[in-house]
Amino acid sequence: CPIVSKNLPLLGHGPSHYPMYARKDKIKMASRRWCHGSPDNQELAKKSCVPCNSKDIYTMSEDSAKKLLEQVGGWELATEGDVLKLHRAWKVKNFVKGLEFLQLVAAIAEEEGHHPDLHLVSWNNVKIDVWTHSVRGLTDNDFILAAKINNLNLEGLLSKKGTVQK
Ligand SMILES: C[C@H](O)[C@H](O)[C@H]1CNC2=NC(N)=NC(=O)C2=N1
Repeated sequence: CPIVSKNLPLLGHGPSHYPMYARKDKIKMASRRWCHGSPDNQELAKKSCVPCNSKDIYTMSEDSAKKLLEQVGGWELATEGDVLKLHRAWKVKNFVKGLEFLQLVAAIAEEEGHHPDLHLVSWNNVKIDVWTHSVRGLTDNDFILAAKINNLNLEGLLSKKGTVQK
């Protein structure tokens, strides 16, 4: 997040875990507008996915997944059959905005060579599941992808009303 230069003293983290820096006599709270995720999310988002057909890619345990989940705000663990997945849902303004959202996600997936399951249901509900198909479970790739999705600027796409349909 382009919050402040690195040489400003970090005064700690605010209520939402956003870094707070001294800036002359004012506390500069990291602007929500620029920093969609926590610092941990940012660390993950800087990484790149590895090829899913690599022989060195293995699924992680549910405990490891629960620990990593803390770094990708808004996502939750889901199990389908015996496959552990990451799941997140958003309510979008309308069907077309939902498609725009999916296009943004598709661009990340193509760049990373790692693809989520994308759903646009009841015209304004986007649901995304992320898992590594080649090993039928969760790997670091999935958390990297989730962190990058968290960093998308969804300004103008999300509905301001209504509850999210999980
Ligand atoms: C060769 C490589 O395994 C495939 O091209 C990629 C494509 N995208 C993928 N995406 C996900 N989520 N899991 C995979 O196993 C996967 N495999």
